[in-house]
Amino acid sequence: MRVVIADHPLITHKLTVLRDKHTPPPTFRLLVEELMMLLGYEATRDVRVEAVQIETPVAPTAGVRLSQPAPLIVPILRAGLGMLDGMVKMLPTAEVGFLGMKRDEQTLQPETYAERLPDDLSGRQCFVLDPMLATGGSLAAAVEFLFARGAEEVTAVCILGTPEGISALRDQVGDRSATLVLGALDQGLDEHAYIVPGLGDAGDRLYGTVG
Ligand SMILES: O=P(O)(O)OC[C@H]1O[C@H](OP(=O)(O)OP(=O)(O)O)[C@H](O)[C@@H]1O
Ligand SMILES: O=c1cc[nH]c(=O)[nH]1
Ligand SMILES: [Mg+2]
Repeated sequence: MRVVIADHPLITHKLTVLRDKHTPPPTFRLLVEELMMLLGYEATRDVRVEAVQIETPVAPTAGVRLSQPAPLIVPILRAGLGMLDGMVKMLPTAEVGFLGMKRDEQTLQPETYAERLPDDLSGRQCFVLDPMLATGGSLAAAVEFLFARGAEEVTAVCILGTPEGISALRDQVGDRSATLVLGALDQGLDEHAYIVPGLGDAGDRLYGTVG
């Protein structure tokens, strides 16, 4: 599995405001979308394109357009939903599938409570969105779901990750084709398996605490 950790002052600047516990939900939501667009540039580096001929007002020229089948974007509910608009702006012709997952805070095991994906993902490039890669359990389960449906390549985009999460995802992926793009690699996990220094519970900061 290829791991790309963004190293850009604008990303670090936006991440600093995102992490700040005083940042209110409206600003937090805006920053998650903006960070997704910046990370999307890196995540789509190998998006499949095909050659096209066009004419500018001055001369004919060669260009590219996104290939078919269109890429599939899969936000992991809830928190991944905050990244969806940013990614759709980068890939307007992509299709969108949904996975709803909740980590059991006692066992730390992910529970899948919703799924709306094509049955057959053969030959598809898939982009999975979740701001937080903590133990890696949720993202590993999501990526396995997509490979089990035939996905050829999976790119996961997370705003923050940990060494533990990378290692769990790498074990799950094995020798299949996957890339992980991170906004930052944090120190690790606290005793509740929260990312340190992290930003707290991303879903709660986006949408409020629902218990
Ligand atoms: O790497 P892991 O240890 O599995 O933890 C990360 C998961 O936890 C968070 O979701 P959460 O379960 O809080 O659901 P939510 O998005 O509804 O808040 C986060 O968005 C990831 O999906
Ligand atoms: O730090 C963490 C860990 C899991 N889920 C979150 O939203 N934040
Ligand atoms: Mg949460």
